[in-house]
Amino acid sequence: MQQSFESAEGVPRAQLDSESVVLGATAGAFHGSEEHERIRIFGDTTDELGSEIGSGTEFDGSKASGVSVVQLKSLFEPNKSESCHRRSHQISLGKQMPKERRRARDVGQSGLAKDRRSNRKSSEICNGIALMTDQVISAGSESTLNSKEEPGDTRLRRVPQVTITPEGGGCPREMQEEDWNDVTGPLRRKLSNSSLSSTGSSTVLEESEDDVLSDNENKSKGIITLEHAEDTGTVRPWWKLKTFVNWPFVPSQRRRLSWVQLAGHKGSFKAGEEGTILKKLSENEKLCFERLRGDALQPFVPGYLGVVERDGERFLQLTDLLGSFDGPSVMDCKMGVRTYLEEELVRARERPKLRKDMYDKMLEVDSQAPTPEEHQLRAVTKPRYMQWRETLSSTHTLGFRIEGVKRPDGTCSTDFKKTRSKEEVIQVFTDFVAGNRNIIKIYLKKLEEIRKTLEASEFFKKHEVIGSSLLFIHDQTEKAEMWLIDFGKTTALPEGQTLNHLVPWQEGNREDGYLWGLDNLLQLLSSLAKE
Ligand SMILES: Nc1ncnc2c1ncn2[C@@H]1O[C@H](COP(=O)(O)OP(=O)(O)OP(=O)(O)O)[C@@H](O)[C@H]1O
Ligand SMILES: O=P(O)(O)O[C@@H]1[C@H](O)[C@H](O)[C@@H](OP(=O)(O)O)[C@H](OP(=O)(O)O)[C@H]1O
Repeated sequence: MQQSFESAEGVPRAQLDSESVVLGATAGAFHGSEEHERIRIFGDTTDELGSEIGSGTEFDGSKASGVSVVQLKSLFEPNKSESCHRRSHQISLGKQMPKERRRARDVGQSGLAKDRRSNRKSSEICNGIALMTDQVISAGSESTLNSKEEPGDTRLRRVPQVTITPEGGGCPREMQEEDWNDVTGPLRRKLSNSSLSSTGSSTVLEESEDDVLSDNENKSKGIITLEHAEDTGTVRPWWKLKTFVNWPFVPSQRRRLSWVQLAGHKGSFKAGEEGTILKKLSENEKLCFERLRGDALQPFVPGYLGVVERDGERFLQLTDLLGSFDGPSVMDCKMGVRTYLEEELVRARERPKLRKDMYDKMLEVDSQAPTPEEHQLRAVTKPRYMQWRETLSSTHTLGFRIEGVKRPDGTCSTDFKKTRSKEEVIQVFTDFVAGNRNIIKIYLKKLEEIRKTLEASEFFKKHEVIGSSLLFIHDQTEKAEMWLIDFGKTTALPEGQTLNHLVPWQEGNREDGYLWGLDNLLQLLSSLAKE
């Protein structure tokens, strides 16, 4: 059946048939998914399609097919506009401002978080979010997100059984001698691909409002090569997997061309001046590095040399921790019992966003993991995904998880999503050091030093440390180092508040379980050292 609407602002009418997903637009133009590639969910208009539906985000309508479209359609059908008006939470799909800008905004807003925070626990939120479509449909309900949850309703809580999968992935290759053959003029060559894990290549169709990187960025895991900051000036998209280097050919510098990024987002790094790397600027991380100056922890974090601008973008210049190693083995362990900020939960509660890419990543690991509702929507929210990841891995049980490992032969593994038990983690460590107990002992000593330093650190006391990693690096000469990296989500507490990093997290206390995880790691390493 064809219907047409005219917006409150009187902008052009659009024909809609019964299959159209009518979401409206701030500008007032209504789009059907059949005819329009972009579907916009609008926010502050008050026309017949429902006020306060979303926040001006949009998503690719041509790709939002199947049940999720039908579901959404039912939410926004004109005759259901009542429910739209009365619903208490917003739904949107799509990209808003780039991640860093949002993070900067978040930092600015963090003081407000407390005011906006409700008493609900995060588990309730994430479970509830899975039901948001139902909840939105339930007209007139100012329901809490988990209003439909029955006690013991496993459909919402289901976390897949943990099984060990063989290590997958692996870096495609490390820089080889032959890589130099086609160098012309100033060294310029196509370098190796990064090793994307299966999840790493997820398509970002629907991105969260709060944590989406720009464009098609996704995870970069494995050996990558960095575009040198003094490149010819040709601007290449950040998200391009293959990067180029322009570096004078000096054999001793070779290792710098092949650099390993075991976690994080693709395109975050560039080669810097000798011995440094450039990491895409995050105001929050910059603040952390500034605050870390002179702190007890400073010797354990990468040197921070300020902000530099390249090709119109700003970067943090950091020491390359791999720089002094030859063919290093590297491991990234993400610390803490939680990998999302309380602030993110608050936002997810206020404005749940659907992430198709995260649903896809979930499916890759376990097709049974999404709830029936999530299967219907073909999307999950970010907190739901993050919590699922935490429970599946050792984040919840041990307070840290292994994100990736690079071995001396150049191969990498980032397939540790289901590495959960102590035994499994021990096995990964044993493989990582190739059974070398001397290296374990050095790591153990370093970790003990770090433990002491953390206790003395003012910075540590005053920050919620989320998503930060310990980077383990050693080589065959038995040189081993350990560093704290990634402060992109490390957030200052309100004046006067401190954390002890050991007590269990409850929403509102902002505890991160960092020290608890570190103690588990210590225990694990000391048992390995004794073996
Ligand atoms: N200073 C450094 N020296 C050497 N390697 C580094 C350094 N900083 C980061 N890395 C490498 O890059 C990877 C990703 O780093 P980091 O966690 O800072 O990136 P990110 O994009 O902020 O990650 P996320 O998206 O998880 O927040 C690390 O696992 C490590 O392999
Ligand atoms: O490791 P996975 O399974 O690929 O999942 C990612 C991981 O949890 C990152 O820590 C997170 O970035 P942040 O920590 O920066 O939030 C990212 O969110 P994103 O896709 O919204 O960037 C997730 O996709």
